[in-house]
Amino acid sequence: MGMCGTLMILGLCLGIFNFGRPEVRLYASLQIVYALFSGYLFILAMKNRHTLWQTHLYSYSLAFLVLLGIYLAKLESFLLAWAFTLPIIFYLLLGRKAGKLITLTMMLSIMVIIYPKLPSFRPVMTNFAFSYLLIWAISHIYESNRESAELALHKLALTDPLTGTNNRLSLQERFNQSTQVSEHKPLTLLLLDVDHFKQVNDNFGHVAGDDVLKSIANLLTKYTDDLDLFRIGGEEFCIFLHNSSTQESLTLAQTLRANVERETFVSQGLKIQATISIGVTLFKEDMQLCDLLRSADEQLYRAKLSGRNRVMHNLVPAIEEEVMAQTAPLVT
Ligand SMILES: Nc1nc2c(ncn2[C@@H]2O[C@H](COP(=O)(O)OP(=O)(O)OP(=O)(O)O)[C@@H](O)[C@H]2O)c(=O)[nH]1
Repeated sequence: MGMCGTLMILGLCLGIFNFGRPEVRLYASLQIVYALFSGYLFILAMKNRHTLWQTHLYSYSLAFLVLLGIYLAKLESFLLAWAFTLPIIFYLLLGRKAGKLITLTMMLSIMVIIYPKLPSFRPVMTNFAFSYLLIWAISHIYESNRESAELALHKLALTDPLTGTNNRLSLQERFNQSTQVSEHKPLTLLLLDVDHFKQVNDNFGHVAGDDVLKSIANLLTKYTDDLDLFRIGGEEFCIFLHNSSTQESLTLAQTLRANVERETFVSQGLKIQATISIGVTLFKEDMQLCDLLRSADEQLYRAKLSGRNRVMHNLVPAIEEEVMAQTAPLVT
């Protein structure tokens, strides 16, 4: 946005200044048109409504304008100086991949254009090429660092710091993706809650409680795609299952439940047993994430009410008895 604003003002000043010179009036008109285009994009960017193709068109227009200027102007006018701003502008506007391509194309094009105008080829061309390459390299390094920092920040914002799983914030994003992509495939939600977790904290301490949560998250990770496991509350996790049949979903829920029950968690030399209750539900058309969570929470509540350490669901009624039967403690 700032870039469009700056180029709008610059383009307008240059255009108005050049318009007074009859020999470059046509070029000045193009500068003014470009300034207006910058203003238009500036407004769109302010409303966050600009699109990728508009940004590309904007960059190519600038490239064309600079190339035309260098072609038309005498070398002494030093219009060539504008070329050194291009790598920075292209990287900022288009990012690393597209920025790299257009920067290279511009460098070669400019060299071809200025070649016939040079009285002595080597010093000017060498100095141009090296200074352009230096600015290009700096732009590239800057943009790479910026992209990595942005990626790290994005990951940080969507990751639960204790368990390393996805956090609640990322749940909405994943839900949107899942419901858009797999429109006609079943999407199942497992909502898991550690039973009597307050007692774990009270009996073994908060650090031990944290260790149990981390171990449970590790255990769950073995059975699910990293993208589909979320810690959405203190001792509450949820898992998305894509395209799983009712039987597959319930079998997985039982496996998770049984494995947590079977596991002995160790923290600071203390051995801790824990169990989880699970509510399972299926996404239905027009459901929002909060509806899906509410539906799973109803099942989780039933699981808690009926004694904890069990799986409850509202999928196919006939399967419920079978799942209930499996909730008896496993023989280890
Ligand atoms: N160690 C630790 N404890 C947490 C964390 N987040 C929440 N808790 C604790 O988790 C406990 C949740 O307790 P409750 O909501 O009463 O539920 P519960 O004891 O698990 O009982 P049920 O869910 O009814 O089986 C509270 O004591 C919270 O302090 C955390 O990040 N680490």
